[in-house]
Amino acid sequence: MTAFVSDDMRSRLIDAVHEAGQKVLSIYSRDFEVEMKADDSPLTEADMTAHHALVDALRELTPEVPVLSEESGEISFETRKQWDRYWLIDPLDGTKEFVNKNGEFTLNLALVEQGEPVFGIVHAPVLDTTWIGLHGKGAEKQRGDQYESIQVRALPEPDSAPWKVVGSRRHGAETFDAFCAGLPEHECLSMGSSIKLCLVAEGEADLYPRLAPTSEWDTAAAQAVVTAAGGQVLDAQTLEPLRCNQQDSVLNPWFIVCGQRHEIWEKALKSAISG
Ligand SMILES: Nc1ncnc2c1ncn2[C@@H]1O[C@H](COP(=O)(O)O)[C@@H](OP(=O)(O)O)[C@H]1O
Ligand SMILES: [Mg+2]
Repeated sequence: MTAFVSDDMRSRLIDAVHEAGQKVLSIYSRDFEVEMKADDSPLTEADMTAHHALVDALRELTPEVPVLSEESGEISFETRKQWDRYWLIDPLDGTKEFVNKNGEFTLNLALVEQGEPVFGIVHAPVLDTTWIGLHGKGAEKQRGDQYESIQVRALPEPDSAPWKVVGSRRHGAETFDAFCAGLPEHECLSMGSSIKLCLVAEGEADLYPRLAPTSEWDTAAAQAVVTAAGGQVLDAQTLEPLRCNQQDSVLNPWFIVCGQRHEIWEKALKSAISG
């Protein structure tokens, strides 16, 4: 358990993410410019507004803890590897969903300690939903002013009830289909952003295979929610938990999110990634 996040700090952090979410919503509800970044992904004023709101709040709350954001610009691994504890944020995950106005985008704030995401807040402002997880203290979902404790669901016996598999709307369709071909009876659901991991955390999905690229800021906050809810986010090759800040690159390996391990999906995964 991380003693660093007290109850008081936790509620201040949730307030800060909600405030940033309100700013994002006010941009969402009017016309906005869309720029293309060097990697051909979109950037809107909402990404930068949420970035500044979250970074300012964190600097005020914990001036001694470094912050890495998708929008901070590169920070060398020489510097980052000295960080035992840092905030990792994706101010707007699912920017394409934001641009397409389907509501499936999130603000993501994680605390990473020794490479492990130990605390996370994932906020979907249009859905008025927030998922929160703290290592050793469980996970919860907030909708409006209702809080409920969440956990992963038990994986049904094969073919006794469909396994629920969630995938990206836009990335990795071919490997996703190859994975699903090796499963017993199942249902598929498409979703944008880190909400996919949160669906596994709350037991609405059993598996989220991400057999396509992402970066550490896309997953760290939701990984903390999943693990606090009793699930796992595993490297698709090694089946070891994803860790942050272990190397120069901030790209994640391909991974799978699960409530429970099972030899059937592990075999389907091996076959899908070996092509
Ligand atoms: N080639 C690539 N390299 C790294 N990350 C990628 C990528 N293609 C997509 N992503 C990540 O996938 C996220 C969206 O996934 P999905 O479509 O499943 O919601 C994007 O988040 P952003 O919207 O924050 O840029 C982006 O970070
Ligand atoms: Mg992202």
